[in-house]
Amino acid sequence: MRSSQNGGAMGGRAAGTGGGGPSAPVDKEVDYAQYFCTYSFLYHQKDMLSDRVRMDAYFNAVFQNKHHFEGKTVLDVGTGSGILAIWSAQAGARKVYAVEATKMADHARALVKANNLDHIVEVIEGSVEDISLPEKVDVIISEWMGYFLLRESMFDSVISARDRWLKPTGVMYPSHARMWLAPIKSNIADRKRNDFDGAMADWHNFSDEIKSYYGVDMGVLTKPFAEEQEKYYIQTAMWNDLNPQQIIGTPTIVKEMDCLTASVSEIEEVRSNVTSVINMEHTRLCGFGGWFDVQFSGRKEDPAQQEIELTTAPSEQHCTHWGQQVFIMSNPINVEEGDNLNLGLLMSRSKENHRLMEIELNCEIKEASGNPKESFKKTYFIE
Ligand SMILES: C[S@@+](CC[C@H](N)C(=O)[O-])C[C@H]1O[C@@H](n2cnc3c(N)ncnc32)[C@H](O)[C@@H]1O
Repeated sequence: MRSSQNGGAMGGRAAGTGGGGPSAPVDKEVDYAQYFCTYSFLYHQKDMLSDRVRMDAYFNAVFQNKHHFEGKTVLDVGTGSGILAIWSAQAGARKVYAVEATKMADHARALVKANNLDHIVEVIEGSVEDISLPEKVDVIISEWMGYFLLRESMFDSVISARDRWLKPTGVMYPSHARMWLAPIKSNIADRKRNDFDGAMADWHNFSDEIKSYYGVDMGVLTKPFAEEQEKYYIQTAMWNDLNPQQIIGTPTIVKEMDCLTASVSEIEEVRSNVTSVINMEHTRLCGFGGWFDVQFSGRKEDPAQQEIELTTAPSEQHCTHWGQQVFIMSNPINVEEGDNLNLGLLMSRSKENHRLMEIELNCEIKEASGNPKESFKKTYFIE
C-alpha cells in the first residue's frame, strides 16, 4: 500500500530511513518506525487485498501458470497477510517460505493454518535480508511495487532474496517491470497554483500583522516560506486517477527491467531520454503522468503458459490503489498536435530517506517543423 500527502489513496507504504546518500547504511530502527510499521496493521493489508486489479493479476498469474508451482519450492518476499503464499500452495507448491518483516507474520500464520495449508506454508518473521532458508527455491513471488514503481525501494529486498535463494533455473513473479511517462492536461495545475498563491497571500497578511501588532519584521522568512510552499503544492508529485483523455501525447517507457537480472545500482538512479509527440489539437501541457506495469512471463527457458500483465495506466474502467503520479507544471504551456517533447528524466533516491524519490525532469518542446518552442527543467519529489 502506498501513501502520499497530496491526496494519496491510502496511508501506507510510507517513509524510510535516515541516510547520507543512496548507498548510506540504513538505520533499521528508523526504517521500521517510518516504513514497516504501517504494514503491521490489518486495515492496511485489507486495502491492498481490496485492489481488484492487483488481486486479479496475481491470482491469474499463479493459477494460469500452475506448471511453475506444482511440486515446486516458493519464496514469498514480504508475505503480509500471506495471500500470495496461500495461492502458491493452492496452486500445488510443495513448500512455500513466506517471509514478513512485521508482526503481520502472526496473522499470516493464523490465516495459513485456518486454510489448512500449514503443512506447506512456513511463515517466517524477519527481514528477508536476515533470514536463512534450508534450501534454494524455484519461484520468488512478491508484490514490491510502490508509486511510479520504485518508491519504497522494496525491490532491493527482492534482489537480495533472488541473489541468495533463487535456483539458477528459477522464475520471478513478476518477471518484468516498466515505468511510463506521458504529457497530460489537468486542471490540478491551476488549482495547485491557486493554492500556492493563496498560501502566499495569507503569509503576507500574517507578516503584516506580526509587524504591526508585535513589532517584528518577518520579511526575511518570506523566501524560505515560499520555497516550502512551492515544494508542497507544486513540486510534490500527486496521486491521481487520470482519465485516458487527459493524456495529450504518446506515452513513453522510461525504464524497463528484467527482474531476473536487475541490480540495485540500476534502480538507485534511473536516467532516461525519450520523446513524446503531442497528439491532440490546441491543448495545454499541464504536466506529466507517471505509472508502471509489471508482467508475469516466466523466464526464457521456462516461459509462462499464460502471460499476465498488471497495469496501473490511466483507464476509464479500472483504478488501482497506486493510481498515477502527477508531476504538475505551475505555468502550463500551449502546445499543438505534432509538437515534439524531448524529455530527460533522472530519478534518484532522497538523501534523507532512501525509500522516497526525487525526479529531475528536462523538457525541450519543438514544433513539428523542428523549430524550438520552449524548454524547462523541474525538480519533483515522490513522498
Ligand atoms: C505491498 S505489501 C504486500 C503484501 C502481500 N504480499 C500482498 O501482496 O498482499 C509488502 C509487504 O512486504 C513486507 N516487507 C517489505 N520489505 C520486507 C523485507 N525486506 N523483508 C520482509 N518483509 C518485507 C512489508 O512489511 C509488507 O507486509
